[in-house]
Amino acid sequence: MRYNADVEHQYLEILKALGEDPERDGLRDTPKRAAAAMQFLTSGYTQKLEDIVNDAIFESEMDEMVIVRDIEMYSLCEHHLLPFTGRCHVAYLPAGKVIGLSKIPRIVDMFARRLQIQEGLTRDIALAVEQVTGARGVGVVIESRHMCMMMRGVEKQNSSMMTSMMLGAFREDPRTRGEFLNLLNCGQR
Ligand SMILES: Nc1nc2c(ncn2[C@@H]2O[C@H](COP(=O)(O)OP(=O)(O)OP(=O)(O)O)[C@@H](O)[C@H]2O)c(=O)[nH]1
Ligand SMILES: [Zn+2]
Repeated sequence: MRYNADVEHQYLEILKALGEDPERDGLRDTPKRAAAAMQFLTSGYTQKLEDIVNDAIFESEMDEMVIVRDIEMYSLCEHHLLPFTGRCHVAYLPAGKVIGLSKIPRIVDMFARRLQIQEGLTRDIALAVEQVTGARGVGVVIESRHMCMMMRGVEKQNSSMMTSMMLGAFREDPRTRGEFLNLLNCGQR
């Protein structure tokens, strides 16, 4: 279990400040566990795009739209440090190169495991896919539910947030964007 001792110490202080007894049985290892969990949930800060992609970029004549849909996503909002979770859909129009299929969810995870707002996450994923594939266009849509809006605050259980980022042909050509959004709707369960 990898964790940062400073973070462990701060969690101990938080438990005390909340009026808990950090020495009681159930809590004794909690600062350590929480620090390790937080380290994992923010591990995207220490990852590099080139390591994630690992040269899995292949030359290809294929120039039709590629979509990877329903990538499950778990992140933390930077305002409350509470989870937001949902699905991410990524599409691109290859320009001589395609990317290894698994690398797209890996890119999503790398950015999701940082603190941010959903809009920034959507943008970061789109820019990264554009950068590594040199695609003619990239489209990213994220649908997710924010615990900070459900468990606390305004306490709305049924609303979800949708964000999109369209680059290149997805931004300039309404037919390309329409094809992407139509294909997403077709596949809705
Ligand atoms: N745009 C955007 N807002 C977010 C995201 N995650 C959380 N928020 C919002 O960030 C805002 C922070 O507002 P504040 O008024 O500073 O904080 P707050 O008093 O805790 O707000 P409430 O959640 O309304 O109780 C809230 O409206 C949250 O719903 C996100 O990914 N994108
Ligand atoms: Zn929040």
